[in-house]
Amino acid sequence: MKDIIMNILDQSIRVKEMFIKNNIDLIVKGADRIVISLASGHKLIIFGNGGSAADAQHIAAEFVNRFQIERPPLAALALTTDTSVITSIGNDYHFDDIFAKQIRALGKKDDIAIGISTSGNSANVIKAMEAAKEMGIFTIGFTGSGGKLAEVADMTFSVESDTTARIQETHILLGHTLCDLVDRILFPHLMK
Ligand SMILES: O=C(CO)[C@@H](O)[C@H](O)[C@H](O)[C@H](O)COP(=O)(O)O
Ligand SMILES: [Zn+2]
Repeated sequence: MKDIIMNILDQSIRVKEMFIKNNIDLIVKGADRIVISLASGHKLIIFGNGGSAADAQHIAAEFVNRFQIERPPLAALALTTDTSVITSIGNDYHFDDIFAKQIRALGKKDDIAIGISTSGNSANVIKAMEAAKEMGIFTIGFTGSGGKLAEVADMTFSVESDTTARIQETHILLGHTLCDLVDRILFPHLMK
């Protein structure tokens, strides 16, 4: 058991380290792009399934409430929280439409849509990204090493791993890193 735990830790560290080293410039670009949207009165819309639904909510909460400094709230919304909306779309139309329909209802040109899918193939995430692009919303994909999401998104963060859990752990590191950078760019005077 101890070997298994140490092996999980080693894998998690290795995947994260490789991701950050290979994507450091892209992460800065992603933070700059988010800053442009937020500073011009637009918002982040975040969505995914299962663990990635939790990640979407976690990241949205960091922006809306606060991250590591005291600063004004920032506009972010997870599309995974309203069970009435999700069940009615899933029940009356199709589960593949649960995010796309919310994007059409709530999204505005120049918002940012962040779709999270470790396989890169969840149809509801892909459909929402396509709907967002049609509306002039900038799309960012958090994904693994394969799948369609990378082909659809304007900007893609791909984690090189074939283990869903390791990919998710890296996505949350990415989400926290983006929050940290956005705070530093928007509120340099509030940084300690
Ligand atoms: O958290 C986990 C696995 O670690 C699961 O809940 C996982 O998120 C679900 O199976 C998702 O439906 C997988 O979707 P995706 O990441 O391939 O888009
Ligand atoms: Zn998980």
